[in-house]
This record gives sequence, structure tokens and C-alpha cells, in this order.
Amino acid sequence: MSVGVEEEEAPPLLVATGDENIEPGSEVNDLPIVKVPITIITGYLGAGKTTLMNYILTERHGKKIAVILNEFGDSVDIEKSLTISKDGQQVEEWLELANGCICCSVKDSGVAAIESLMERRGAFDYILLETTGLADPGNIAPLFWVDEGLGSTIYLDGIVTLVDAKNILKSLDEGPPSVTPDDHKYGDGEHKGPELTTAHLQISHADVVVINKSDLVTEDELERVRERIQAINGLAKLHVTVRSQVPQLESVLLDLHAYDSVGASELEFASRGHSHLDPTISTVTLPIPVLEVEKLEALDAWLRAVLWESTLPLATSSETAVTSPKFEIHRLKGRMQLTNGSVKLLQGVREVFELLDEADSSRGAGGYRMPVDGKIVLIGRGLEEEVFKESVRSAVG
Ligand SMILES: Nc1nc2c(ncn2[C@@H]2O[C@H](COP(=O)(O)OP(=O)(O)OP(=O)(O)O)[C@@H](O)[C@H]2O)c(=O)[nH]1
Repeated sequence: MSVGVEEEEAPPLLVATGDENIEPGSEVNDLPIVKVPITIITGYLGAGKTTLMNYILTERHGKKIAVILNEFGDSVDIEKSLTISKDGQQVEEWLELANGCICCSVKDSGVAAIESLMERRGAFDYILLETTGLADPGNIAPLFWVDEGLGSTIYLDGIVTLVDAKNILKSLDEGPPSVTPDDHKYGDGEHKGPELTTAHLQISHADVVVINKSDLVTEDELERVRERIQAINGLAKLHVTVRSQVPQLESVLLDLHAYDSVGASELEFASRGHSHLDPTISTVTLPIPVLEVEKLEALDAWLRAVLWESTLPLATSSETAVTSPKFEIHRLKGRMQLTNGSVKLLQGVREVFELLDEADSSRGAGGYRMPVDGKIVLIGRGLEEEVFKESVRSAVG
């Protein structure tokens, strides 16, 4: 992505005043800052990303949308440049997203660059970050999934992956000749199993998969594509399109809230077992009993062992043994019911995870909700469902 210099004067930061009388520049520090959602749009070469971006820009209904590209595009409609202010000067800066990695020198400034752009250009209603065809979205997502406490003005809304209905199965089975697992942090060669391709990574991290170019396949072929994608990622919502024309923008591409809410129905859907159609990546569901509050610490420790140390604590009859099966987790979500009536949500991408309170879990106080068992859904490689179930069961009792 290139960073150009803009001459216009910096407008004030947009704040959620709710009060039309507040003048720009007045004391607004105590007011909450409007957080701008960012969606990462990824997809294999030629899947239809540019077509999708242009479609969004024609359908945006007045929304101010910034589209950030990691490579030069040729559409004049698309905002291609970021303005970065450094030490009081406007400078040109590059954010390299080649092969899915924002290069180390600017890694910390991914969020800062966008915030700086908003300071100069006025806040956007929405930001779309389009990655290169070879990007691994799992490397990029954590950069924008910022801790609430850090007070960022943007938040990660979700990851949308476009696939080409005609070619996706071939890409999953063969991978492109130029991409080897060594190109990925997560394809480190330790796995001797079926190849992990870029297409796998883009699907396994997706919150939404748009199956585009459906006009080029038969109904049967489309069904096979659908089944294969659901087997890889049972959590993602699927949309079938021609020329990337999704039925609507809201909740299909925008305002996904994929990193802050976890619905019981989406976990239920993921657990309906489309598994093992793909030899490389699968979705597994772990039942979690209604938990005492004190057990949350044990669950947290289990997640740390699995995600941070890639070890799976296994209980033997007398003591706890730790083994290190070869597995890797790309995305996880969960919902745990506690005996006190509240609900804990789990969100994770790669080694980053968060256990958060469900916003309306106090609802239980007014009207009693039958405690239902919770679930954790994992998407990744080398996940042996029964072994994982046994491990988490012994961890939380
Ligand atoms: N038949 C058909 N062609 C499509 C469809 N969507 C896009 N195309 C065409 O496919 C080609 C690639 O589409 P793009 O939108 O440029 O795809 P992209 O993902 O941006 O591709 P890169 O720029 O290579 O990353 C273009 O010629 C589009 O017109 C579709 O649904 N059906």
C-alpha cells in the first residue's frame, strides 16, 4: 500500500457527542470515541476482490468507506493512499502486506497509520482492508484486534474471504506452484500431512466466505464447494454470488461483529459435523459443562497451554501428563454458561484469545434461563476431536 500526501486541512476527530451544539475542538475528552469497524477482505488471485470493492462503493448509501489496498489498484474510485504524519511532517510510508505480513518495521503502526489518516481526513464510517491474493489473514487480524483498554479508535469487525467457485477445489487440493507451506508461519514443515495452502488459510480464518463466480459451475459443483468450505470452517457464513454481488452490505460484509459476539446458534451450526471432508483443516466442537466461576481459571490455563505452548494437557489416571501432538489452531469461538447464570464468551485467532462477559448475560437475573452446556469450536490443523474433548473435560472437571 502506498502512502501519499494530502494537502487538505485536518478535520476534527469524530466523537460520539450526541449533541449537535458541541463545536469542533471543544472539550470532548470525556465523551466516548466512535470506534470505526475494519473488515479484512481476502481472497485468492482473481476470485473477484476488485469486483467486490467496486460493488461495495456503489452500494454504500452515503457511508464514508476507506478502502486500503496493499498493492496498487487501477480503479479511480478506490481510496489508495494513506497519509501518515510523522514527527509533525507528512511523510510517505509503506505498509508492506506482501505474503500476509505487515513488515516488521511498521508492524506496530498498522493501527496508528489508520488512526493518523482519520485525524487528517475525518473519521470514516467503515474501513475495508484488501489483502493481496497470497495473504494469510491470520497474520493480519491480530494487528487490528486491539485490546479495549488500549483505547484504539478502530476495531476488527471480521474477515471476509472470496473464493472462485470454479477453481477453489483445485487450489485446496494442489495449491499454486509458487506457494509452498514454508511461505507460511503456520506451515512450518512439521506437518507431514496434506498440504496447507493459502486457500486453506484464507478459508479457515474467515467469518464470511463469499463463493463468487457461481455462474461458472453447475449446481452439483457448487454443492461440493459449499460442503468442502463448511468442512474446513463450520463457523463461517456462506454467500453465493455472481460478480461479488452480495444481497446486502450490512451483516453480510459490514457490521459483522465477528470478534465481539458469539451466538449460541452459530456454535450449534458449526457442531453439526461436516468434518473430515478436507484432509488438512477441520472444525471440531468441544462440549463444556456449566461451569463454577472458579473453573474459569482452569479453562484459561487450558487455553494458554493449547494456544501459547501448543501443548494439550492430558489427564492420566494418577497425574496430569502433557503431550505435544502436532496441531495448530487458526480460529476459535466459545460460549460458556456459568452456574451463577452469567455467560462467558471466547474469541480467538491464532495464539491471541479473549474471554469476555456476554453483554446481556445479566438477563438471567430478571428471567431465569435454563443452564445449557457450553461449547468451544476450534478450527485448525491436526485436531483430533476426541483427544481435545478429553483434555478440556479433564481440565474443567
Ligand atoms: N464469470 C464471472 N467472472 C467474474 C465474476 N466476478 C469477477 N469476474 C471476473 O473475474 C476477473 C477477476 O476479477 P477481479 O475482481 O479483478 O478479481 P481479484 O480478486 O481482484 O483479482 P486480483 O486483482 O488478481 O487479485 C475479472 O475479469 C472479473 O470481471 C463472476 O462472478 N463471474
